[in-house]
Amino acid sequence: MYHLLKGLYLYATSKEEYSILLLGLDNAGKTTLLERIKSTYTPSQPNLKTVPTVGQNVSTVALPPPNPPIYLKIWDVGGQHSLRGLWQSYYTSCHAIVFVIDSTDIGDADIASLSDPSSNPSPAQVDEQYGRLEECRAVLENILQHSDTEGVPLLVLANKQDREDCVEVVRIKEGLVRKVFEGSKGGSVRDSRVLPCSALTGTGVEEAVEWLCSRVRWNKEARPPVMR
Ligand SMILES: Nc1nc2c(ncn2[C@@H]2O[C@H](COP(=O)(O)OP(=O)(O)OP(=O)(O)O)[C@@H](O)[C@H]2O)c(=O)[nH]1
Ligand SMILES: [Mg+2]
Repeated sequence: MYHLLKGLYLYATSKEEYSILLLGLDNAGKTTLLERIKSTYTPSQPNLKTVPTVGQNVSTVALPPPNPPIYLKIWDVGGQHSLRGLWQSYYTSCHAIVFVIDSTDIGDADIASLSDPSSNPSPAQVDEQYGRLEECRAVLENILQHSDTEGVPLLVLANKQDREDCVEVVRIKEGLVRKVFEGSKGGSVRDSRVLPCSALTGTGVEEAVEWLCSRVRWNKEARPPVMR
């Protein structure tokens, strides 16, 4: 009887926990985003003076009502080139991936123009014209094509929208994300969304978290939550 009651009590009081993986090039704004999410859902001051992440940061936030009573365990991993090989070890246990893009460092966000044979720009011109667009495309494609991310919901965040020199979210969606998805078999079989945000000011962060909550719950038969 004791064990039955204890089991019922644990069942009634436990909450679902989902792991969210923040990925993206170095300097995209992942750690800033993690700080912003923490301060949005827990009474704390965000530490917005970030340094490049070597390794990982992790925080768990409980979403308050009217959100569903769940925990999000958010993993922020370093985006520097030498650290990207570690990302795949997080894929099997994550419930959603957030790919953060620096919207000021991807030129005009049109990957079709990268392969235009009529232009033959010098490396300096490439940097100026396209920023890190090609690198961003290749890294996103790599994530989508990895077998361990199959079916995992993907949120692409066009970050740094507070800056005047940012590219609009619609251009990032049409010129970059849609085209990467079209060229990758992993794109069509998952929930995905492209949203604008500023991790620095907080604009768009709640919308992003709400989308994540709804999608991980939708996908819970394929990737069940941990009960806590
Ligand atoms: N203007 C603006 N700056 C931002 C925003 N988000 C991040 N930054 C700045 O971008 C720089 C890099 O931010 P981080 O959060 O450290 O970037 P990261 O993706 O964690 O980088 P790694 O740890 O190297 O992978 C910092 O100077 C941030 O203040 C934003 O929304 N707007
Ligand atoms: Mg970081």
